[in-house]
Amino acid sequence: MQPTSATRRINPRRPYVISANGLKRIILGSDQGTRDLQLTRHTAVAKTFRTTQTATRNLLVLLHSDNGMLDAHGKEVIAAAALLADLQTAVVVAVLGGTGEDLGAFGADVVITLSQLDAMQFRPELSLALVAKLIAEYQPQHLFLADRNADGDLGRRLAARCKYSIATDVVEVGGDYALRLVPGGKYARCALPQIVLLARHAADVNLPFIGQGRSVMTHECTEVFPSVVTDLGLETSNPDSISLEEADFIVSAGNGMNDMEAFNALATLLGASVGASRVAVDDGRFSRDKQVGATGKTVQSSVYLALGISGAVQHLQGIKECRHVIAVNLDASAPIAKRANLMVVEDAQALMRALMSQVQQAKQEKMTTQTSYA
Ligand SMILES: Cc1cc2nc3c(=O)[nH]c(=O)nc-3n(C[C@H](O)[C@H](O)[C@H](O)COP(=O)(O)OP(=O)(O)OC[C@H]3O[C@@H](n4cnc5c(N)ncnc54)[C@H](O)[C@@H]3O)c2cc1C
Repeated sequence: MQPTSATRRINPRRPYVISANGLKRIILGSDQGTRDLQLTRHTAVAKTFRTTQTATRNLLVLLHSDNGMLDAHGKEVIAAAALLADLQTAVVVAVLGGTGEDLGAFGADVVITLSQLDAMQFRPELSLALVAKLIAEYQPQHLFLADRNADGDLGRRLAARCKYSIATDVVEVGGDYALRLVPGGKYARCALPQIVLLARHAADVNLPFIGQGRSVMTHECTEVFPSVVTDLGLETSNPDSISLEEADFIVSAGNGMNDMEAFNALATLLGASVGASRVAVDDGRFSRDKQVGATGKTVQSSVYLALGISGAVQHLQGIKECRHVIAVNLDASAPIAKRANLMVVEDAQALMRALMSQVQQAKQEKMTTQTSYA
């Protein structure tokens, strides 16, 4: 006979339904709903459109993409606009530089690509001219931008050029107000201005609905503008001189990486910043400021190359906002495999040597091609 226990146990696969706001709801005592084990149905229920009505008003979101991608901050700005929009309002998102991502998932109803512009070039007059065309076409009630770098610059220029009202460092928006962070760590409430520059985390991207995500024709501008500024191009900074939180490419070492010479050479060759797991820091191979994770830095790089890192929960907390995680580990079942976009089951030392040789070869070929064109 099976031993019995007085301890009540919860069936983790008990039926549930997905509520309108996208949350999983368990109905106690009911056998109606979905079970995780029903493999064809255990994935989240498809979200419905925020609205299918014809739009009579528009909110315009302006964002620069980076290598064809939008970061978490940009997606939060779209979500903030979508949360404010009513059933007759469309969320129009113009991406300067363009993106291949599905922005409907973040609440965009219309997606416009401004391919002439990207964050790599500083062309303020062209940006203002193209945005002016969009404003004339869509007559938006409000414009939303991320309060950082090129987006923040564009928002401020627009406010000055068009004499629009503007709020910066906005941490919260409602139907008719914006809450701004002001010096002294205080919040100031103001009427929702024409231009809203949002700080990070102003909205949650996990919306209970989706936008229609329709792509419309790319807008081009053939006008030539008098050059009031000279773009001297991008300056490559030494990866060691920037903080890990700002680094776009990080090569990170864990307990399974033991060839420091090859590791440093690889980071230099790739122009990447250096990160490390806590074990690699604790054993003295890296300084404490290189530690990534819950008790170290939270990073947001486009690429995070993890060499010999198991992917403990504390480490994963520090890399949850990275765009592409590439993990190299001898153990295919290491926890980092669940987070990695690409898992390479290989000895970290062997992979570093092979990667360096490939990169050197590619650089050599590029130089040869450039010389032959010169
Ligand atoms: C309160 C608290 C806070 C913490 N904060 C952090 C934190 O901020 N950051 C952090 O990183 N950790 C943190 N930790 C520690 C964390 O729990 C793990 O112990 C740590 O992240 C493990 O580091 P690791 O993956 O480098 O080492 P290990 O767990 O030893 O894993 C090494 C990995 O390398 C692989 N490997 C071995 N040899 C090779 C090889 N030749 N080639 C390729 N792969 C190989 C192994 O398969 C293994 O997966 C914290 C722990 C606690 C309790």
